[in-house]
Amino acid sequence: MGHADGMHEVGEFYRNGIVVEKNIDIAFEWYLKSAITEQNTTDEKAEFFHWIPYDKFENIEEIGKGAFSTVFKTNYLNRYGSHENVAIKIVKGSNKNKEPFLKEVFFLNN
Ligand SMILES: Nc1ncnc2c1ncn2[C@@H]1O[C@H](COP(=O)(O)OP(=O)(O)OP(=O)(O)O)[C@@H](O)[C@H]1O
Repeated sequence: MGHADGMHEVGEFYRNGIVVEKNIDIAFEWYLKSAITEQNTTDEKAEFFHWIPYDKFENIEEIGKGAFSTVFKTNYLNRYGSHENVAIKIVKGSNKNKEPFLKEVFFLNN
C-alpha cells in the first residue's frame, strides 16, 4: 500500500466512523492529502480523489445551474496528455462545509 492509499484509507475511516469518531471535515482533509500525494504518480485509482491544477482546464463555460451547484464544461488536459471534454460541478458552500461536497461526490460515483 502506497502513501496515497494509506491517506485515502484514513479518510474512509473518518467518513464512515470506523475505529475513529466520524468526522467529515477530517475525512476531507485526508482525501485531499491523498490526492495531492498521488498527483505525480502513475498509480491512478478510479476510486480516488484527484488533484487537478486549474491550468489543466481550458475554455471553461457555464452550462447549467441547480439549487446546490453550478456546472461548467471544459476541455481537460489529462495526465496522459490527451484532451477530454468534461463537466465541472461547483457545489455551493463547499469551501466552508465539506459534507454536501462529499455527499455529491459519492452520489455521482455510485
Ligand atoms: N454532466 C453534465 N453534463 C452536462 N450538463 C450537466 C451535467 N451535470 C449537470 N448539468 C447541467 O447543470 C444543471 C444543474 O445540475 P444539477 O441538477 O446536478 O444541480 P444540483 O444543484 O446538484 O441539483 P438540483 O438543483 O437538481 O437539486 C443541470 O440541470 C444540467 O443542465
